[in-house]
Amino acid sequence: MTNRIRRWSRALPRIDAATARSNDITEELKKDRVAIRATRVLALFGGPGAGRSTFLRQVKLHSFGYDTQEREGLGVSIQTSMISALRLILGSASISDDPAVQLALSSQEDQLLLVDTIQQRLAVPLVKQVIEASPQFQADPSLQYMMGAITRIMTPRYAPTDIDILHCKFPPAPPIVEIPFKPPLRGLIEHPMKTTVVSVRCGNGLQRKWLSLLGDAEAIIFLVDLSRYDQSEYCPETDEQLNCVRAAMREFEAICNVPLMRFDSAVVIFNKFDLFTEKLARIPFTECFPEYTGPNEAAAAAEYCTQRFQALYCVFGVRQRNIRAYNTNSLDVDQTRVTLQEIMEYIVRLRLRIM
Ligand SMILES: Nc1nc2c(ncn2[C@@H]2O[C@H](COP(=O)(O)OP(=O)(O)OP(=O)(O)O)[C@@H](O)[C@H]2O)c(=O)[nH]1
Ligand SMILES: [Mg+2]
Repeated sequence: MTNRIRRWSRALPRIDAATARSNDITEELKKDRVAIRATRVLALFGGPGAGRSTFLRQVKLHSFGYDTQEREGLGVSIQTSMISALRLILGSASISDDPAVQLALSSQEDQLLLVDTIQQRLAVPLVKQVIEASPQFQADPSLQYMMGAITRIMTPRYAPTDIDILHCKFPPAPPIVEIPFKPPLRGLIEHPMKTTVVSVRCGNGLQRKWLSLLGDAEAIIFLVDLSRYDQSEYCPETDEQLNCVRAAMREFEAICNVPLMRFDSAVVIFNKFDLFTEKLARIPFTECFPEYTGPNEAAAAAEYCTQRFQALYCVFGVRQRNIRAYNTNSLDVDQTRVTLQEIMEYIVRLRLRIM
């Protein structure tokens, strides 16, 4: 008996330490769980070029904004892409045999020399003419924008404006990006919580392997480039060329039907609405959607697309009702601010069940 007590009393400090460690771990787990629950995820999807990056920049502009250091970092990045664009244009267009230009082009280090030479010898309007005349370059509106602002952009310690950030080219982003978001809410009071937007590039079914990580996302925001209603893309799953908007519908349906994905709500954004409106005047909507019987007007055609998407929002074959659609031009700061507010109010009202 005495021996047993002695053994126990020797073991006690060890047991105490183990219990304390175990309690610590439990506390850490609790904290982690709270942290996980305290982060709301909005999953943003969009096919290549639909405008995810531009939309994400708007999300950042309208929540935490860009500080001076970030702007300077982006400035360097914009300058670098401008230099590569200039090299590409001058190299392939062979618009000048001027030895000074050739020298500046061949110099890898001296970027300012290149810009100076362009400004002095070639003059920016000439570069602009080349862009406008060459189909290879005119398809890139960000290049046109950067050329228009070349003098301002190529100054030392250049800090881009909000409009620059939206219009300029950056190095390609990885297929999945996460950014913190402070939702703009007017008058709606709710428990403050960290929100992040996770942006995933769709296409070729590849993104679906990310979906298991987004199983508890609160809402899906699905970006569609509506201005591509007259174009088609290759669809590897069925080995066919498919109209881009129809391909987006198919992708949306597939994502909503992935097991484990349980969004409370879905938001479809018809992006590049400005380009869509412009194009409709040249190419009637019925040319690509013969089943459409409404007028050839942007709002009516978008409403028709909304109905098509609404019909596709099903889970286990059951139609879901919490879906809204918005028409946007992601390059327009004021319009996107309002759209973001409306989207977040919609999502939060659903969450608080005050619809
Ligand atoms: N006119 C117009 N242009 C837009 C709009 N949204 C995006 N763009 C332009 O479309 C191009 C592609 O936009 P991004 O935001 O880079 O598209 P993305 O989806 O991130 O593309 P990837 O990352 O390459 O898949 C850029 O030149 C944008 O400036 C819009 O609403 N209207
Ligand atoms: Mg992008």
